[in-house]
Amino acid sequence: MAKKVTAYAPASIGNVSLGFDLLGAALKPIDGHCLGDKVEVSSAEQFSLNVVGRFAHKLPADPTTNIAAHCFHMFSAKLKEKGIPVSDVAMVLHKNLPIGSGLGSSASSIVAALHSLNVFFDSPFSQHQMLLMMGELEGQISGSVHYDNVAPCFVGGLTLMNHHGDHIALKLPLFENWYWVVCYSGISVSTSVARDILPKQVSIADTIKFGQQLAVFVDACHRQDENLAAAMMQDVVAEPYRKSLLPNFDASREFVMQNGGLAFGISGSGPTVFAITNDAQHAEKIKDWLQQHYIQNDDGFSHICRIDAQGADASTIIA
Ligand SMILES: Nc1ncnc2c1ncn2[C@@H]1O[C@H](COP(=O)(O)OP(=O)(O)O)[C@@H](O)[C@H]1O
Ligand SMILES: N[C@@H](CCOP(=O)(O)O)C(=O)O
Repeated sequence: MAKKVTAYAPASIGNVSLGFDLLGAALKPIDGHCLGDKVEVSSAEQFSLNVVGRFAHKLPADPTTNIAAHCFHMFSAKLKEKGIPVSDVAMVLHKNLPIGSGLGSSASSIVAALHSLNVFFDSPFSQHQMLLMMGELEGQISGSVHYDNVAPCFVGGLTLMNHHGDHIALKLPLFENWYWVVCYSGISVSTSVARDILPKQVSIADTIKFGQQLAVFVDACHRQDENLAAAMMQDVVAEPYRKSLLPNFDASREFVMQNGGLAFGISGSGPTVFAITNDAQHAEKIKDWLQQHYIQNDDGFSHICRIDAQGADASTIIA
């Protein structure tokens, strides 16, 4: 009997403005659009990776450089360490997210690949072990380990990273009435380049502001004080340096904040931006405006989303 596992992993917003490398959110478009990569895994005599989908052509043609192939090799090595025999598989990556978009594109491939492999091999690794592998693979791409895309993508929700103990991803209470409008401009910004342009030191004033904002935001989430939570969403670490890479960023913020927006910022390292509003009509108006004024080419798009509380999802077919 042949077994095939398919895993889906949603797009995500890294940083969420106020939590550089520490806060992330998984996204689910309200119109049912599939905003995330998928990976299929089935048995094979020899390992192979086939890449298909809207953004497949933007990846290097050599599949051995694809992070999904690195996932298989890391997964196999860790299984061997456990003394579990590893068989080869055929993988198909549906590359639905644009590369260098700020939507956690590499994280989505990593999570879909590792989740499909784990389910295919009957879940030998715990959620914690999986997250450690995901963080390490993400670090291979961006130059340093950060979990703010892989964690929400895998476990869902609005997640705060914790480097103490076995719970890397702490799920925060959500504002269920918030719409998250995301707009990808169509250009590519490399995460590792966008990290390299940041200063290596942060001033005492910014350190105090960063700590205060994150602490007050978490408290406001628990007390469901949406105005206070939104007021904390200001980026003192990355946005001042990264926004120069994003044409029309300031004009977009101005429009959003004058048209029902509660907050506006860069998604991950950009160029995608996000706006939060609690009103459906304002969400539509913001999406339309960003589509007309922020998008630069035919690759761009905009979606109104809710937070994806579930995260990665897998299904198995045995035929
Ligand atoms: N499956 C994959 N998905 C996305 N990027 C990949 C993948 N495999 C390899 N890469 C490479 O990783 C880098 C991703 O760049 P990055 O700026 O981190 O993208 P993103 O921020 O969208 O995750 C690119 O050089 C890309 O060619
Ligand atoms: N915390 C990271 C997030 C990068 O997200 P991506 O979607 O741009 O890969 C950073 O800001 O560098």
